[in-house]
Amino acid sequence: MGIRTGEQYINAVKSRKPEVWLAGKKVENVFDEPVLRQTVIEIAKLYDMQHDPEYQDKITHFCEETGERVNNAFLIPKNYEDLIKRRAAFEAFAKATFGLMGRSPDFLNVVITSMYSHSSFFEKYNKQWAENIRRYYRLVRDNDLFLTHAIINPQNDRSKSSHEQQDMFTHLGAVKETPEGLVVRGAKFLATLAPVADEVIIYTFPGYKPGDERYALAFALPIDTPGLRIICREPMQDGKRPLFDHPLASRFEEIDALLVFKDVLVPWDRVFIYNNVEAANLLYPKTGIAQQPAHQSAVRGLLKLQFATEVTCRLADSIGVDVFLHVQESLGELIQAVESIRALLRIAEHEYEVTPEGEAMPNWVPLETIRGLLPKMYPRAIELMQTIGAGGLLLSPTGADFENPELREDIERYYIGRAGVSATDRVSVFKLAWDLCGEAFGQRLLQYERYYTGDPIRKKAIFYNSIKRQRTFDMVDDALQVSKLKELVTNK
Ligand SMILES: Cc1cc2nc3c(=O)[nH]c(=O)nc-3n(C[C@H](O)[C@H](O)[C@H](O)COP(=O)(O)OP(=O)(O)OC[C@H]3O[C@@H](n4cnc5c(N)ncnc54)[C@H](O)[C@@H]3O)c2cc1C
Ligand SMILES: Nc1c(O)cccc1C(=O)O
Repeated sequence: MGIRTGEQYINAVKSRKPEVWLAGKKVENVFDEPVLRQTVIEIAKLYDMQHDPEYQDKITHFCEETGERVNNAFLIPKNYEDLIKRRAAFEAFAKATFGLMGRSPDFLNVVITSMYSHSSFFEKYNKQWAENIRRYYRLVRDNDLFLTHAIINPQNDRSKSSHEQQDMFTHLGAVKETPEGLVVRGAKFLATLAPVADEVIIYTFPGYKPGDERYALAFALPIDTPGLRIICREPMQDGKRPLFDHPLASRFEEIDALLVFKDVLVPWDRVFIYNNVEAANLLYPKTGIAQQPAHQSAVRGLLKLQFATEVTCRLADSIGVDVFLHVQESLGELIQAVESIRALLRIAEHEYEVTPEGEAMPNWVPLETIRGLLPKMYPRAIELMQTIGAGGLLLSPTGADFENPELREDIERYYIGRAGVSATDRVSVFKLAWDLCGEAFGQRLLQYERYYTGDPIRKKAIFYNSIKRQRTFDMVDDALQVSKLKELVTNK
């Protein structure tokens, strides 16, 4: 089949009945649920872009194996040109969502592609696992599937490993083997967009200890597999808030969920890792999934930071506060933050690395630097937006106020901006800003940037330790050498 249309994706959503719980109620039909409907529509638009002549050649290519058109996220990059083709696909999806949907389909499609291209990793442990991942990649690519993932154990007692938790099956683990497959029980989090995905993939982040064998698992299942329960977090909107009042929250709600597996059967051909702590711990660092999806995250994160910056600049301009020196300094800081990330991304692509198998990956050091900086730069952008918008952020009238003839004159007069900025223009920009920096929707976006890639503190420590292994900090010796020479000269 190759690239799907938005309609095909929506039909797939309509055709199944995953067990989704939202605000204490079971969702009968995902597409008819107001909280989820617009999310499905926004994702459908991304699928439609693949058929749009404006984008098609930029974001898709013909698969060598099948001859069908597939998204560039399924490309195994071999050189700089391939990385740029892939970036074009990430960029198109990120622009369409202002970088606000981190888990758009391209993210996990890159993860699966990278696991496929590193199938030798799985082969080392079990031939069947390698075959399974290869078949699964083809299934996802050829049907253009949309995946959610849950790779973290629920936050119960982080001071203990999985097998030391109070209940043996709080963390998702294998219960028993059957001729048909593996029966799994317990919970995993934090599956963004789970209710609207086609499939779920479960895998592991490093940190498993001896004794954790039953939890050392990777597998994939259709999202409506019996026994899989999806418990959504409290939604950030009710699906009824007008576009004018919540231009972002009404469109880009990326619902997150806890996944509970109630003795779910995973067929053997869907198992990628089982009962192997070493494989579970090495999956992330050794299959390119720490590096290849980070390319998507960097492109998307750059767009999101740029969007927050543009909103803040426009906000400041709309009320004339950008004549003040400290506001200019703040806006300059934001633009420089965007440029720093853009430069790092370009370096990551230009100075790409090639694996022994010939796969190109963006350079890890600048890529990881982006992952280290964005969790600080994005919250800073939001803080500056709050500071510059100040009290006005809280005081926007609603679209209904605008429409009421009794109020209209007052609103046009008292919400007007600087010369040339009408009340509608000013309030519209403030509403964009409020969705980003005031609403619960915006707080989630901020928390996403802090944590989507794991704990930023431990990530940075891993980064330092890795750099320490690679570099010898020779300039220090050079400098000491010079001063030693000087010493020798002066002592003569
Ligand atoms: C909006 C959002 C969407 C997300 N989407 C997804 C998704 O789709 N799929 C997915 O799998 N995950 C997703 N994540 C989860 C993300 O991977 C985790 O949030 C991240 O890995 C951090 O884990 P945690 O939240 O359990 O925090 P914890 O690991 O519990 O950390 C909590 C605090 O304790 C400290 N801490 C905990 N353990 C240790 C330790 N061993 N050593 C030192 N300090 C420690 C941390 O520094 C931190 O301050 C998402 C997260 C967010 C916020
Ligand atoms: N956050 C990630 C994830 O959820 C899966 C794969 C990779 C990452 C990452 O950012 O490194």
